[in-house]
Amino acid sequence: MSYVLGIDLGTSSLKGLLVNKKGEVVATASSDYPLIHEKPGYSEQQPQDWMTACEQVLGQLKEEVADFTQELEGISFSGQMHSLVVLNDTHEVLRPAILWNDVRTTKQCERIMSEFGEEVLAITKNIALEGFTLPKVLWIQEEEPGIWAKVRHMMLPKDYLGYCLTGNIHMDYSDAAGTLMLDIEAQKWSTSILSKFNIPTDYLPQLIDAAGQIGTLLPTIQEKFGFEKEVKVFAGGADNACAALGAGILDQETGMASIGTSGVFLSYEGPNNKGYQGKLHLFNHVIPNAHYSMGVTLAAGHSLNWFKDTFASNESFESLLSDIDKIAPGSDGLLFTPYIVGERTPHADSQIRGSFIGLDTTHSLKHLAKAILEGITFSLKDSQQLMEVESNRKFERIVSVGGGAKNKDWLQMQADIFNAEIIGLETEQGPGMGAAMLAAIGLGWFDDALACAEQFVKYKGSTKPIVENVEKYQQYYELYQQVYPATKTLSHALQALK
Ligand SMILES: Nc1ncnc2c1ncn2[C@@H]1O[C@H](COP(=O)(O)OP(=O)(O)O)[C@@H](O)[C@H]1O
Ligand SMILES: O=C(CO)[C@@H](O)[C@H](O)COP(=O)(O)O
Repeated sequence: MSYVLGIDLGTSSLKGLLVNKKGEVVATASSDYPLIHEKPGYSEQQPQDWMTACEQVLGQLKEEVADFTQELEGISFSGQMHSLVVLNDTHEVLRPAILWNDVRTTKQCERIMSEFGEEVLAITKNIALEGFTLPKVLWIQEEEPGIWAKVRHMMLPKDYLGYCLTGNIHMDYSDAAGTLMLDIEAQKWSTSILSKFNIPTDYLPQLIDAAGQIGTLLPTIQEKFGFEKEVKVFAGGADNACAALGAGILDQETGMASIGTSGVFLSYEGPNNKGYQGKLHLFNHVIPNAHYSMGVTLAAGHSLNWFKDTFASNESFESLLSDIDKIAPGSDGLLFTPYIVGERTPHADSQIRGSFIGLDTTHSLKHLAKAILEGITFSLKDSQQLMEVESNRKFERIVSVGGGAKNKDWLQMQADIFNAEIIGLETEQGPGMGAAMLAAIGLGWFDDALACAEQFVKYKGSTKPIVENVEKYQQYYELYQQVYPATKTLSHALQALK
């Protein structure tokens, strides 16, 4: 049977999800790559590492699936958002990519908001935040004029991978929306933002639908792996938009909680949404004429990884988190705020840092681990609450995706903290599934996203809130909300002292 391959270019690894025409996952493969932190607050990756990982994933699938090279028909992508890749006139990478979780651009964000803030909000429906692409472009202009002089092409990670595979450079609307350079209603690069900040429009890629075809595999790659059919490559979309598609978030009643390196609370929005005045992000969806809103916890899984690597490096996630259900909600009076690399929603603050509050001698490693999961989930609740209040609705069902959805106790915690039914997916790889769906739609296997979702999105399991836990967590959440204002001045002063 014919296959499509969804490639999720994540922050920690590149994952391939091979799916057949019935929407069944035939195989998965992944390959890790490092993050480079040259200075505090900096976060970079070598774009070439993504292509190496992609080739490793193709190689693994070829070994594992007997008819992979005969039956693969289409490839598409889900990419980490906002991260800036710059190429020269001969398409060589000029410097490491500056990633979405890099917070070096506070000064550039202040400049954008003071010189052109109202216009940027009106055109892009978002405010300038360190993670977005435009401030990174200004940082290169100001701090690396030698590099800027050579820049001729700017793109996002999955577009660079698409270029390596096809030789063509394009960007879809969902990823373009996260650059802060797109007029999200007109679906065009904003000439007023670009001219204000001296960015030639032709440095930016041609815009295309997420399911639009950008080319076919280059002959070198086609031959290297021995693909028998012509493999078509489709633009793909922003990882969160793809996760939403892969989780079937195609109406306004169901929310999505994604716990990967970052955490996201997301909701579908129709075409006429006027935005949340920058309190939440509003971006174009991978579905034509639709949008989605979301709030972001910068260090979700990243907080858990930090904790595991620092205090329990020999343990697996499973052993570290075993038996946390035996500890009462609230981790016996321990709160954690996941601000270890600053925060985005609801506190756009690159200087805030994390904290454990209430630590005492009765607390074990497991208490700390549970408090971390709770703190990450409270932070996502901040976004859920903002969305519910601002748009006057209540999410009764939330689909949980990403690495965090692998743990059943965390799913129960999400049900209790969000006070909603949590639905799982057969594959927790929502973004990869969304990417595979874009390839399937692009190939014409389905008329539209709804028809594809009916066949491809497979839910598994439902976790309902436990009333006593909901009440207990509401009390802890009210205290959690007081930690940011109480620690802000201290955090900022500590950053200044460092
Ligand atoms: N078994 C597990 N239980 C709980 N959390 C997990 C588990 N495995 C991975 N994670 C968390 O999920 C995150 C990875 O999620 P993933 O969606 O793959 O991220 P990304 O796309 O950002 O690379 C890790 O940071 C880790 O904290
Ligand atoms: O910055 C954002 C969204 O605005 C992040 O969600 C990135 O898109 C990276 O996601 P993960 O690698 O954590 O999935």
